[in-house]
Amino acid sequence: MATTLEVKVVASLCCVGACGLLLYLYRILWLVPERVRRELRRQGIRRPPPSFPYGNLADMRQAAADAKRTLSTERGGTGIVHDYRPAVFPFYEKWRNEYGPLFTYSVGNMVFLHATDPGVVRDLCLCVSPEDLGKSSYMKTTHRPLFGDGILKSNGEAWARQRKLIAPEFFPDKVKGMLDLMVGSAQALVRSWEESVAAGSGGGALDITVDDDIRAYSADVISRACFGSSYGKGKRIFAMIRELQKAVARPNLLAEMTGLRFLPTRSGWAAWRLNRRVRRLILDVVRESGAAGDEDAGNLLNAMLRSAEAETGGVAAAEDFVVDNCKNIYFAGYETTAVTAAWCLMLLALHPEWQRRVRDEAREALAGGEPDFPSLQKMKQLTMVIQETLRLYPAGSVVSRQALRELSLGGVRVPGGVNIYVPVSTVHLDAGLWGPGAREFDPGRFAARPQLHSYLPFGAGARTCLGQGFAMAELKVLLALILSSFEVALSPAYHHSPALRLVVEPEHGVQVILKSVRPADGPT
Ligand code: HEM
Repeated sequence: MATTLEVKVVASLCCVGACGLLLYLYRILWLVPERVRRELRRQGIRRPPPSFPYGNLADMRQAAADAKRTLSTERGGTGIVHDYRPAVFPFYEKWRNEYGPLFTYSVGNMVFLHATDPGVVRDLCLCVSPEDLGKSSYMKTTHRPLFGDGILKSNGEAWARQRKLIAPEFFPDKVKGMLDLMVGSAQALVRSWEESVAAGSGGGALDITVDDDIRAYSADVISRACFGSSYGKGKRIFAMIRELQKAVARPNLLAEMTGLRFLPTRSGWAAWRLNRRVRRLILDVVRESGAAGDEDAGNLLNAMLRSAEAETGGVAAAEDFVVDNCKNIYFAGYETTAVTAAWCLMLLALHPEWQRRVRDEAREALAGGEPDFPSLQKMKQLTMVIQETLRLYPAGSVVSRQALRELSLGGVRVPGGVNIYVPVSTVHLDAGLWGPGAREFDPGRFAARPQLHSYLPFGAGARTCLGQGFAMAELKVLLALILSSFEVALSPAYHHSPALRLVVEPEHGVQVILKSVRPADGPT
């Protein structure tokens, strides 16, 4: 009798628990996002109708599949169309045409405000309060092993403290101190290409896919900057971070929607194990180089460790800070710079007149020597070419934010929790901001400074890229040395197909024909 009663009580409790859980899930998966969507709709902001529980995910997948089927490579006057949005972001294109420059859509229970409206973008650029705006939390749970609590994804006070500690390491005088390591890495790349040209059977010309070599350059530079003379070990660490990146590439939607980050999955388990190894290796290298004395104490990670220890007073917290930010800086600086250099070579191959100008300018500035700070400053045309490359092929395809509390942007009342996505390529190709030639390559437009909110390759406002001075120096060193040594033409094998991976990159690589043009006494 007592046993039956106990069973009934337990069964009733289970029923109540199950109902409670269902109600809770219904609330967070539907009621809360629906309230936010209604609030935005009341202000006239339209949206594609979401379905339960995945929002507009199915529409996005369908649009991407349709685009893949219908859009084989478009070829225009020059054979290459720079506007890649129909291929890469077909769903944004469809919705923007239907609903205008401001609309909302949903992925699961996460509501996104897609904004190219100039007023909203301007206010987003001007908002510097870390309590109002932070980084979007979309994918934060999935990507946790990769970014931890580092600068890229943290918000509020935690972000402000990290920014204060890391920013001085990228001040111009620090970047000046890193020029030699950039020059050394770029010279090694140029030398290897020269040897290949000389050894090849192409009569002084070499048909080459540049991407892997440029990635190796970018990895080399960032590894030397982070790890000093232990950069060889650093490269192994970075190879493992790349593995980690692959392990967390697929969104764990259930975890994103419920916030439960300890849901067991096979990829989550693999990422957790890799992450432990990466942490151990980073700390080993940092400790070794710290113990090795002056020569190594000059590297970025040691400098960050020292300032974190001074700030927090705790070794464990400082170690977490260095490990997370080592992964963050690698992620932020490696692929972005490499892909920009590859697109830049593609564009210069396509525009020989600009290539000639940049080569002449580089040769004059270098005067037979190696790149240094004053000579890089003289290369104004090269700066404009890189700026134009970043306008047409911005490595960061969206500036993403989250309203951390209700706030007003461009007259729109944005409820707390909404993710705000500004598609950078749409802003960069807006004829209203850039004129009728917005879709053409014309570096000359950067002779004048663009308006703040019309040019966002390094993001916006308080969260703007910390490494932009470093990246510009790295790109200028590489391109000045390549162009001083080679004439670059597009190979007939090049197939223009920008594709979204981590950044928008050339799907099949950039194939060019290199011809040696270095005068006998030029720099190596
Ligand atoms: C062409 C190369 C690069 C591009 C296009 C680029 C672009 C960006 C973008 C779009 C952001 C986000 C800004 C925002 O949300 O407003 C960002 C953030 C960041 N970048 Fe870069 N980046 C490049 C190279 C680098 C390099 C070489 C480093 C370091 C070595 C670096 C370090 C960072 C850091 C630390 C942040 C986070 C800033 C924060 O949240 O406070 N970046 N970058």
